[in-house]
Amino acid sequence: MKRIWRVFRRLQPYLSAEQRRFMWFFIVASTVLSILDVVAIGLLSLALATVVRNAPLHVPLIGDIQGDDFVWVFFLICVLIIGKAILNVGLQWLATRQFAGYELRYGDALFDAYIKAPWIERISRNTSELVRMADVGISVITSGFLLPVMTIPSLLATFVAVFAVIIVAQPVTAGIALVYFALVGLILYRWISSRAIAAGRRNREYSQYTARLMTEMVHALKEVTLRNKGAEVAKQVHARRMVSTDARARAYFLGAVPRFILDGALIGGFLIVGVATFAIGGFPQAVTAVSVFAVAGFRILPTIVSFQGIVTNAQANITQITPVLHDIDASREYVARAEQLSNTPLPEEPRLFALEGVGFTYPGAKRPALKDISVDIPIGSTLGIVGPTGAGKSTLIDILLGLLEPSEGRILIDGRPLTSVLSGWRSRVGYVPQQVALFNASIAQNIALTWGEDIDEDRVRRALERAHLWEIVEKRDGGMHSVIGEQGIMLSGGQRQRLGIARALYTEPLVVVLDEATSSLDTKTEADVSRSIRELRGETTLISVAHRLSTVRDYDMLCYVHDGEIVARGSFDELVAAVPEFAMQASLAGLA
Ligand SMILES: Nc1ncnc2c1ncn2[C@@H]1O[C@H](COP(=O)(O)OP(=O)(O)OP(=O)(O)O)[C@@H](O)[C@H]1O
Repeated sequence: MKRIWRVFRRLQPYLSAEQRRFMWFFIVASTVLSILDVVAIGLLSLALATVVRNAPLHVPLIGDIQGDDFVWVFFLICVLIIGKAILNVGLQWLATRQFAGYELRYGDALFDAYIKAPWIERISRNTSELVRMADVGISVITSGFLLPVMTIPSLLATFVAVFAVIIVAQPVTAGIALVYFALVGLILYRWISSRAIAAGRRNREYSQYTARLMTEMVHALKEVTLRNKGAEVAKQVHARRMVSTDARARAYFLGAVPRFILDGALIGGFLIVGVATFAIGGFPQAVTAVSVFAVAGFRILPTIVSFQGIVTNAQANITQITPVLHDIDASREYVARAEQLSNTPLPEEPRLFALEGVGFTYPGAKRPALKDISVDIPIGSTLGIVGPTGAGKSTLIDILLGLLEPSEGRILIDGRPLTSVLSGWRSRVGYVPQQVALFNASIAQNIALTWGEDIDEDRVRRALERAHLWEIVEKRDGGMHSVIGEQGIMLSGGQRQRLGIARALYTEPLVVVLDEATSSLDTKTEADVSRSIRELRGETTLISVAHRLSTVRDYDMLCYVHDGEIVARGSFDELVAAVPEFAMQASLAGLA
């Protein structure tokens, strides 16, 4: 309970003032309704016992009620019970509405945290976990913790009120019932709750592993199918699912058991109370005590079951809440940082993009991926980045795109630090990756990178023409509005790549960064695309990472990166002369 209270308090600053007010209103209102309920049940038990004994009804604090007035007592009891039920429905409706708003707000914040997080943070997170976190993570806080925990006071009030009623009506019965139910509750907690909490945690942990594994497997499905590794994949998934399904079954079983144990315990309670009160006061006393105990027991049992269920679930959910809160905190920081960045616009017509002594080390890496990189890139020029695998080319590209922040050195645009104009810079950079990520929408939507209707058709057409794709698109049913399937499955590899180039050109960028973008194209298409890219020279800056050296043959400058450093720079021929490895590659490509 202490942990639940600590987390409950920790969550308070994450609620708006209105939600906090509502929460306390809910706690007080549900507690009052529970007390009303117990008063009604108490009256009912007294009335029933009195009817059985054919005596006047003695109501503590009010006095004796005779024969005909019984009807009014029963009427009052009915009004109380029905009224309480109606008010409870209203209260639950209000609570779920309030917390749906909460879920929406923080679900958006969590997704925002992912979108606006620094790149280094994003690449260190698992995609399936992130999706789960933004989608269901927040509901763990509301429906998995806050909402149920908010009902604990009303359950306790029911408990206390029931005993208060019995103490007034039947002190001996109250004493026996208190000791008896306390013992049953303790046994339940020691034997069942702790095991159920552990099973709940295990289930969550392993279903998360399973989701992650399945996503990774689906991404590598082609290779998995070709190598006939389907059975092995299924085995891995099965092993993890076995743990989670076993834990789920255990948690379900342990959650269902208390009700039956308590049902049995109630009958045991009848016997104990009946025998004890018969010994003290004879048959009439035993009848009254058993009927009071029965009514109280039927009210207390669901309370104990609910209490136990809430405590078990809330405890099991606590482990998931901490990372969600961490992400909510991070989202605030990222959003604040993103807002700061957007203030300063880019210079009107920037002329020089310069890296000065830039170094970068990935978190946790022993060696820097980039060291002391200094290079001047005049806007409108072409720069090729070449070098062996693992040299640091993609890292350098991410630095140039403004996605990674250098660990050392600085990046300047016409003397202004890149960080001060970052959002302006990002909006003017087109990027074409080796594998273009396409989504299941129309060609135009993929190019405009929109999931809605915000498309400038003229620009889409121009971009398609420049990427040498317009003729093909024009012939398709629906033209630029034809849908291309999941990951662009209805297009060839080369067409997908050219669609990526068209996407980069759509924003009429200042700089186009191509990360081995033409490597999957056939020679003729590559020549066409390279020609269209070359046509951009002068109007836009081209920065290309290229294994296919023909792409950068006539670029203004090439940088040869090796082990995180620029070891040589100059024209293609100068690099051939300076770097034997490069000369060999050029010769193999028939370019030296
Ligand atoms: N997310 C990461 N975390 C830690 N280290 C990384 C990460 N990404 C890359 N590295 C390391 O940084 C170095 C440079 O990698 P990078 O991907 O920039 O090389 P590259 O020249 O683009 O290689 P390739 O031509 O094979 O794509 C490598 O040693 C790599 O292992």
